[in-house]
Amino acid sequence: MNKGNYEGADRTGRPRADTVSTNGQFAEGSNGKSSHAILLIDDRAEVASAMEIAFRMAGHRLTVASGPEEAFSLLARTRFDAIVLDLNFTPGRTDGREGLACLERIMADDPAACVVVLTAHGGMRIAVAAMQAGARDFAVKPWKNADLIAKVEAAIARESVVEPVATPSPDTAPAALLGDSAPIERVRALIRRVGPTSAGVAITGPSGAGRTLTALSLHRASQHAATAPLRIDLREDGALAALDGARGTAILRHPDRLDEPTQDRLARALSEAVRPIAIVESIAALTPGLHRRIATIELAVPGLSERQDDIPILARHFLREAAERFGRPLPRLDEAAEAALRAAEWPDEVRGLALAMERATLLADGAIVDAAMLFSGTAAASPPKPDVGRDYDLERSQKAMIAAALAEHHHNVSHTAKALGLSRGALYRRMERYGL
Ligand SMILES: Nc1ncnc2c1ncn2[C@@H]1O[C@H](COP(=O)(O)OP(=O)(O)OP(=O)(O)O)[C@@H](O)[C@H]1O
Repeated sequence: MNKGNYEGADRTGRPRADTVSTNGQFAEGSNGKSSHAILLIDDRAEVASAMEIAFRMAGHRLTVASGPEEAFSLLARTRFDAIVLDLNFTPGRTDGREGLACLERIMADDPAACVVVLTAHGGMRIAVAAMQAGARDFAVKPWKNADLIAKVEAAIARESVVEPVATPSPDTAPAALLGDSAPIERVRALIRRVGPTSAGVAITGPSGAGRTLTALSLHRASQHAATAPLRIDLREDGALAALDGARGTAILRHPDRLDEPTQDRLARALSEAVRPIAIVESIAALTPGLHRRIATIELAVPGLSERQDDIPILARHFLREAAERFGRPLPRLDEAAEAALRAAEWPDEVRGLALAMERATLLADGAIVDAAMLFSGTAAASPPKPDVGRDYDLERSQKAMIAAALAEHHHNVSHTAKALGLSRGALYRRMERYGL
């Protein structure tokens, strides 16, 4: 997060949220100081609009996220020089726990993040906890906007002194794994624990579920984060030669596809200066020597069927990303579409979901994405299959069947109940039970 170290993008390759002038230099504020891109995470619209004006008058650009989900989606797409984080989102709460959890995740995703927290009056204990968790400064409510802006500017300036300027690489990890489910939390926790070590990590899981993103997240949490990782597809001719004299992170794809002698050659070619992160289909296919070198830790990325709660979060993120990329208005998922997405089968995992959301963004054109729009003309997903014969888990089958019927009847409970041969009350009870 060094200011001015890379034109138009940070070392993660993400575009900066602030403006870059036509000569490629960062724009300057009206007062001649550098203009910074700031993210405010605060659910209070009146605070946000007052801050937006104050930061703009000081020559900066403020982007507002009304809560953690929107903030993490923005942080995965855009780079900010500083983040101003309110520590309480739920009205009436002042214990700061929600904000501290958000801060911990921001710091885990990007240890160089520059965060200034806003704490409630008398919240010194929380402010201290936030500083221990990596915040650079804090402001206690009620603050004067001019003081807050000065604190943010000072925090950014301090950062560029503390952190040496690293040569940025657009190839360095964007690396923000989105999702709130327990399985993805476990992946994030493991990344935090083993990322900074030199241990070899073998990543397994279905293709398209985020194995490469997980590898990049590990790299980003490592001591080699400032340089681009070496990415080697071992199926290619002469791939091992890329390891001659190599240092830092090497992301290795398909080591398990090599024959045994070549796997052993690979194990020997991985010097101590290299930190291997491998994407592997079958750990069992590794020779003992290679297993020891690249799979000290096995990290299984869960498929979407194991973390359905993440599907709406990811879907909304990809809608925002696609709307930005195509310059189209942001569409909204209706309830039936959300239920259908959760219950659908995703053979291409997160990649398929992203594709479906790109299509939906173009088809909906700012309006509501309904269930019918989701599955027309794409092989990226199949609508939920009420296939009781094939799925022997009765609970899951029933849930899928109800979700499919609801989607088909545009969430009209009377029509859906009739189609399923249930009373409205019985359908409502089941919908509640399955969270539909
Ligand atoms: N948790 C996540 N949050 C945000 N984006 C994600 C997440 N998981 C996957 N993606 C996105 O989905 C797409 C597929 O992920 P990725 O390339 O990491 O999959 P993969 O398992 O490595 O697939 P393959 O091995 O087939 O290339 C990428 O665009 C990635 O950024």
